[in-house]
Amino acid sequence: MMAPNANITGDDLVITSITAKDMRWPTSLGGHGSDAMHTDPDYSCVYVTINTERGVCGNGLTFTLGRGTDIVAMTVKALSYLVQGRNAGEIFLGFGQFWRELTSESQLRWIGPEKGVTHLAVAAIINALWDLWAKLEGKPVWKLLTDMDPELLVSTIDFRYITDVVTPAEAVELLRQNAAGKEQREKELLEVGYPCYTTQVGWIGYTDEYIREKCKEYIAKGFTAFKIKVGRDINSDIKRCKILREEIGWDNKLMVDANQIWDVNEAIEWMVKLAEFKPLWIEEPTSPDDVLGHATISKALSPYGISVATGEMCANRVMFKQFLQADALQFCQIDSARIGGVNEILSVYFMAKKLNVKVVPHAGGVGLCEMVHHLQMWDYTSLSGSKEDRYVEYVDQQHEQFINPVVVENAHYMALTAPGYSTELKPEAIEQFEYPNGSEWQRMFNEGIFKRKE
Ligand SMILES: C[C@H](O)[C@@H](O)CC(=O)C(=O)O
Ligand SMILES: [Mg+2]
Repeated sequence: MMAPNANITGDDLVITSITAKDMRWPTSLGGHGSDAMHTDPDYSCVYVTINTERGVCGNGLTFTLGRGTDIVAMTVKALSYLVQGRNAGEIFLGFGQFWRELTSESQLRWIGPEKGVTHLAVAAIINALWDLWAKLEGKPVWKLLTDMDPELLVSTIDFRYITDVVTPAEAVELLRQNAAGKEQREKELLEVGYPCYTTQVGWIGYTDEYIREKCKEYIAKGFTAFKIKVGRDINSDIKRCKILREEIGWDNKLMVDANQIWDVNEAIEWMVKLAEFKPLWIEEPTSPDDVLGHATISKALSPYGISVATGEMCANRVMFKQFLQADALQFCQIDSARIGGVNEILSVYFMAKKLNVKVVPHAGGVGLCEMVHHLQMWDYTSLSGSKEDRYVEYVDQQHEQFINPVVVENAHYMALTAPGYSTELKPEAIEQFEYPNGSEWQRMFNEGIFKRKE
């Protein structure tokens, strides 16, 4: 897992400290982000800053829904002894090995391993390290990955448990095979960007009138693919899907998302009733751990032309491996703030490429759009080389909190040029929304706008 002969910026740069902040926004007040399972999310994140002796710092995050953000922040702190005092360049040169150290901490792994709170904490730390690396190289992460020597890129991945599907040598070979046309694809990304779909039209807490309004707004912005939440009540779902089709027509794409609410048979029966609306996919129809259940649903819905998408709560690369092997998903939804951050997500891209499954990242929340479009752009320049039937999700939430937020034009993420992973929050965002003492939170508590449930 060491990259031989690599030249790494930051090889003499010591990491002096690491901090984790509990950041929350009161999105539940407007029903934004709501679905059948998560009815009142307050979009939140654990915001990690990795400070170095020369002032340059890396920022990364993992996405949460409000309560529990403090628990993930505590876990980052518990892991921080593995990062503090380390040499940044040495981490990057042996990144796969470092990732294994972080996920194999001999006592903390007992409360994971490689899943749940501990893995969310790992994702936030790892994402901050990639932001640091990209800033040191003076490149956005998509370009850092695109320019990286295949051996060095593959050396960032821990292949333990997945070599039965893809080996490091095969991953290097996949990158070499797809190198032709890379410059042209990069130019195209800078000119026209990468396509996205929106979920901003269909949160479960939105009224019918608001859904119509949002559809009109996003059609006017050039969107051609739309996702709506389902699973609370079949009659309401039929009504909402009807509204969507009336507003977006039949040439545009419709996707539906149940956020794990159903049993396997219930998912099939429910989706047969929604088949007349021709959804491209049903997302998270059942438990995110039920590989064979998803395979059963995929098989049953295939005659209706409905595919299965999942991954935003997939625990780790091993679970992704099994979903891919079992033909349990047709659209693979990596999430930039889950599994173990960039390094482990890259391994999922390689497995999906090998097994011929399309990656359509989950985004939205806080900072997920900011991060994941970098990864999908790298996939386009360097691995899949294709945009066919591929989109990145887009949700219009909290972009204004970031110093270098995503830019979406004509339903495409534009390729950013600012160095880093687009994860640095504005100082005023921290002053206002750090929980619970930020000025906006104090105002909302004092005015009785927001009631704490802790
Ligand atoms: C709670 C989140 O908003 C979730 O509903 C997001 C999601 O499932 C999606 O965007 O897809
Ligand atoms: Mg979803």
